[in-house]
Amino acid sequence: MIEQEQNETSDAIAERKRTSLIASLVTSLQPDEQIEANKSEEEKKGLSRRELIDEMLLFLVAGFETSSTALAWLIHLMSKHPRVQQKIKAELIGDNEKQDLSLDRLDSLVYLDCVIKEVLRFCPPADGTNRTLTADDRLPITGAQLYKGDIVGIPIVNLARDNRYWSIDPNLFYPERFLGEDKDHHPYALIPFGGGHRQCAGQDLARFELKVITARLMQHVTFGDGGPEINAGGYVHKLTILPKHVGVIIEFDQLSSIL
Ligand code: HEM
Repeated sequence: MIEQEQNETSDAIAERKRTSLIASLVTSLQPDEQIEANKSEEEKKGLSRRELIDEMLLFLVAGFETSSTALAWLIHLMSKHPRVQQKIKAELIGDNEKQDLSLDRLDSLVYLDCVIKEVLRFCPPADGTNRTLTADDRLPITGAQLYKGDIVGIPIVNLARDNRYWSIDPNLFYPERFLGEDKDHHPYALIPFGGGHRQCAGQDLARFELKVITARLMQHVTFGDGGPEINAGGYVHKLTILPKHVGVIIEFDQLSSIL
């Protein structure tokens, strides 16, 4: 893939850079790795071929498991909240008889945005992230001393469920919160994609994927609760935080529209 990008014409490269992450990274390849390798870390410019391959592998690992986990939670939560499913369906039908999903149409689905946000708040696929201090520091309120090299954990899931930052009970799954009382929540209370300049590089793609997939699913199927045992929820901590017991009944709404 790297060679394919390098063989493009300069016009094509300029164009592809705007839409392809890999094409964009390829333009950052070091012209002479040997020269860069002899420089200090601060002086080095661009990416070595090895670093570029590592980045590409990271996109696969960071991009696949997280998005599929979010989708699994979404399906489980929908099966537990038929009212929410009905509201998504009503918004999708609107005055849109052809049921098209153009970009404009997707943009207009405000309630669906709230649902996706609420799924990522209620059950974030990544429960936390961390940062390594580059200098000694103190916590502002407690004055606790921190040292260069310390690793600080940032508990994404705890922030999203902390009563201090939410007007409506954070232990409730309630997408409407983002249209009302919790519209202006603290920006760092909801960071399913992390924050700062090392935040998730694929978050726009992830939100878009989740929105398109959910809209398509909701146009055709309804998820029913498979019962207290097989659809009990709970979670397992693997690469991401996955739902443990998901067992839903899939009912096709309009068989004729998909045949
Ligand atoms: C629902 C889906 C996703 C979730 C919840 C998620 C979550 C996260 C989180 C929490 C981080 C750490 C951010 C930080 O420490 O501030 C991260 C980093 C990252 N994610 Fe995602 N992610 C998702 C989808 C994706 C996708 C689709 C891609 C790429 C195609 C991707 C690529 C990356 C990369 C490359 C990083 C590392 C960024 C860096 O260190 O500079 N992620 N993600």
